[in-house]
Amino acid sequence: MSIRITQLSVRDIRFPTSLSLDGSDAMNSAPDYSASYVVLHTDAPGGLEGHGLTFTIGRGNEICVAAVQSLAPMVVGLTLEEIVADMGAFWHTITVGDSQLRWLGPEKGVIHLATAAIVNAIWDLWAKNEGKPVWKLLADMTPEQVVRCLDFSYVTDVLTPEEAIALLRRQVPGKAQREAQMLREGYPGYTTAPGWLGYSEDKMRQLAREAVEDGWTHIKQKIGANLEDDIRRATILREEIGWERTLMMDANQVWGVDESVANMRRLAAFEPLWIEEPTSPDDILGHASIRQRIAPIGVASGEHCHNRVMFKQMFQAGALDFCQLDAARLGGLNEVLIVLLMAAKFKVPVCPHGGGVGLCEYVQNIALFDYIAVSASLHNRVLEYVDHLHEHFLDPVVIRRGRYMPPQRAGYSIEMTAETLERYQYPDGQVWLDIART
Ligand SMILES: C[C@H](O)[C@@H](O)[C@@H](O)[C@H](O)C(=O)O
Ligand SMILES: [Mg+2]
Repeated sequence: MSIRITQLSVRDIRFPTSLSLDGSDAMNSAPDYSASYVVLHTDAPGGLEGHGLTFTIGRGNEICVAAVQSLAPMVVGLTLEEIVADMGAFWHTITVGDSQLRWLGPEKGVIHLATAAIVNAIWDLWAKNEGKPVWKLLADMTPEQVVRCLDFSYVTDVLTPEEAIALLRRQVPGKAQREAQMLREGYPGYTTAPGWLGYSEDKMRQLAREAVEDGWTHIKQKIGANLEDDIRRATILREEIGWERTLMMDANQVWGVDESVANMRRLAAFEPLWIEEPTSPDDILGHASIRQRIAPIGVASGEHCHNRVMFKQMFQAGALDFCQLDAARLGGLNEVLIVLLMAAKFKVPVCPHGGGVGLCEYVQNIALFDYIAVSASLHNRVLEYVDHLHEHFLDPVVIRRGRYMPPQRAGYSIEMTAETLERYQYPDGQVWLDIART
């Protein structure tokens, strides 16, 4: 029986995280973790819905909501059956089918963020209809079925559909065993929870101590506002986590290329595994140059890498040691899958970005699929974890001793509770009305 998308609704959801400086970094000093939140309504009996969101950090979320509204006619009226029969073609149509909307990107910025929310809502709908979490829906597909979900435009010079099928076929034999291992042990994570730049040194020390007690082996520090502060804070973190655990650093794009090299030479004493986003996310050759000059410290980037073409060039230029793709910065899961495959081809480990509301919920599905069916490796792979706002989800992430336990509930793990959607709607939800009054 076919399931028709009868309506798309989108809401502006914001959490006042800037009040406690959760999520703060050198570039984003006071973010309000926010979501352009999409629901695809259907005519299926029982009220089957697809949910998806795009992450923003507050002001401007209304622009993203408006972009979703502009794209809505491209999905309303379609059936789930016809979309999933050729997901690659569907994805191509939603990104280039309306050239007037494409002009706003193309495939970048607000229009691409909006595309991601809708595309991910379709994956949620599909997975719910199949009764599986997204990682399992993907893991159960044949290589040919996965590749049918992909749009290879602009990347066939490095990855053809045939090569993608070959990459996936290579890993078919161990899939069942790796899935069982993940269900047993979970996927290794790292925490950014102690690292936010707006936290006092005392709070950071306390949270680092708790992270060690909770079993985390990898911890990320925000740096980049002031080098002497960075050194002092790194000293505290090393005191708390020791040298047997791993420290990563994230500058959130504040430096130039030479400045990145100079600053990381000072911070090298703390033996960071990587420096994340040292400079402009668009500076592919700049990343490559930094990487050459600061080895063995790795270069990580990707949370602002807006499409597969950028990632393709990052890989071609040898600019990345770690690929930090984002579930909703790329145009949804279809484009994420292409990047996973290119990363596998270039042998770059993927450590997806989790620092935002709902991103941990999304990316656990991606990392699990990557391990089970694409890279088949955990070497140098850790999945980011941030500890706030999970209580707003129906199926929040489950962490055990620093590892993500695979979600079991059907869908893309991204559905928020009805109460949250009411209370945090901006500007008229109760939470925002109360803040406006004070
Ligand atoms: C504003 C956000 O919290 C960022 O600081 C965050 O996404 C961060 O870059 C991360 O790597 O988690
Ligand atoms: Mg980051």
